[in-house]
Amino acid sequence: MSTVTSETIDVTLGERSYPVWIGRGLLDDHIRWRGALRGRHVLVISNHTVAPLYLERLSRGLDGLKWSSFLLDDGEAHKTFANVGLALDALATLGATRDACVIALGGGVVGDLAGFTAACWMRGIDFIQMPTTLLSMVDSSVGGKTGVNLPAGKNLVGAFHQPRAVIADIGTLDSLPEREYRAGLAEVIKGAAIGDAPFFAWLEAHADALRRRDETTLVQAIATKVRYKAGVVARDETEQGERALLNLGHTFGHALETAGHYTTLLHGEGVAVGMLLAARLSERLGMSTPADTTRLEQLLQSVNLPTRVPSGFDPDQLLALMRLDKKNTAGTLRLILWRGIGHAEIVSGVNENDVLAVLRDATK
Ligand SMILES: NC(=O)c1ccc[n+]([C@@H]2O[C@H](COP(=O)([O-])OP(=O)(O)OC[C@H]3O[C@@H](n4cnc5c(N)ncnc54)[C@H](O)[C@@H]3O)[C@@H](O)[C@H]2O)c1
Ligand SMILES: O=C(O)C(=O)C[C@@H](O)[C@H](O)[C@H](O)COP(=O)(O)O
Ligand SMILES: [Zn+2]
Repeated sequence: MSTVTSETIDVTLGERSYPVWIGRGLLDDHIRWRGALRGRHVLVISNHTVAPLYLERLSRGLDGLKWSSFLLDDGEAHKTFANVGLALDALATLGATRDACVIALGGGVVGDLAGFTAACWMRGIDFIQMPTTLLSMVDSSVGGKTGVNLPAGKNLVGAFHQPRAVIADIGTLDSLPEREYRAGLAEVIKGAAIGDAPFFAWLEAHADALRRRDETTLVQAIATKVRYKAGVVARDETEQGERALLNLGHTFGHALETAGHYTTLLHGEGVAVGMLLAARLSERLGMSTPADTTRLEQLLQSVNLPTRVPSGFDPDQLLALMRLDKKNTAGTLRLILWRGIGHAEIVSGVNENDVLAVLRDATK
């Protein structure tokens, strides 16, 4: 096997195309990412965990610019509309003009909120993603879905707003806690489960190297997932069709995250459990086989991801939350179901009784 430890992937969207750079030390490669800055104002949005680790290194690249930072408290519970308001105030205080840029330094929470802030300020300014979690490198920094949660559910407010560049410095993963690292692997496995059976088999073969964070294997996994997502986004930027497949496991997962008040399951963990619930529902509807579900379960378990709904969840409450999912239309559930490894499918009009039966079984 070759030992490639850096990759560049283009997200091809006409005038709004952008590169995703993956490699070690990119945070310090100021010449590279300064090229994506157009004006003189920069607001760095980060949080109180990540900023002490990486903001100083980043700020060395902002010499000569007028910049400030806005730091969130840590956690999904802070991905709120109120914090977008405060971030917008920080842009106003900075005196940011239309050519200003927001830099998101952190995981998906920071990236989603920073991107939405950039989408709102003066009806849309540039932003750059500097993801520092595995999950944000393989998923949230790419594709331009930005937004925040409401008490009623996840990501209910947002905008499609593409970044100008994604700088994924894998060196930042050295400080990422183990549980967060594993949560990121869930979104890698998701991509393979949806649309890339050979990648799924590769992940099965490399689960041990991924658990050990072997760098060459990790870069290959990140790049393969990003390339896959970039392709889907290029074909269907605003989720009119195919892009909804990237939501495999998310209708269940988001409901679990919300019902658990963001303290029980991390996003990636919700996706892991949610994919298995979607697989079981698919089996129930005669779309997939128990053998495929078992393969998915074993791969998730091999990288130490949860595969069961934790105790204390109420199936009726979960179903109620699922009714507010953005994919639903005409008052009926629209879910991403599964035909087996590498084949997800959008299914409209899913019968609530079938969903409830799967939820009841999983919460017994
Ligand atoms: N926009 C999208 O397409 C998309 C895709 C997937 C997920 N998401 C969203 O992303 C969010 C989840 O992202 P996440 O898993 O990155 O969670 P996160 O942003 O909460 O980060 C996870 C934890 O790791 C910490 N952290 C981040 N980088 C670190 C580092 N290098 N070293 C040490 N600690 C670090 C954070 O402070 C946090 O405690 C959810 O809100 C989810 O809805 C969005
Ligand atoms: O990029 C997408 O499209 C996705 O669905 C990626 C998901 O992993 C991600 O969690 C996304 O934020 C979910 O979006 P939502 O539309 O269900 O809010
Ligand atoms: Zn996700």
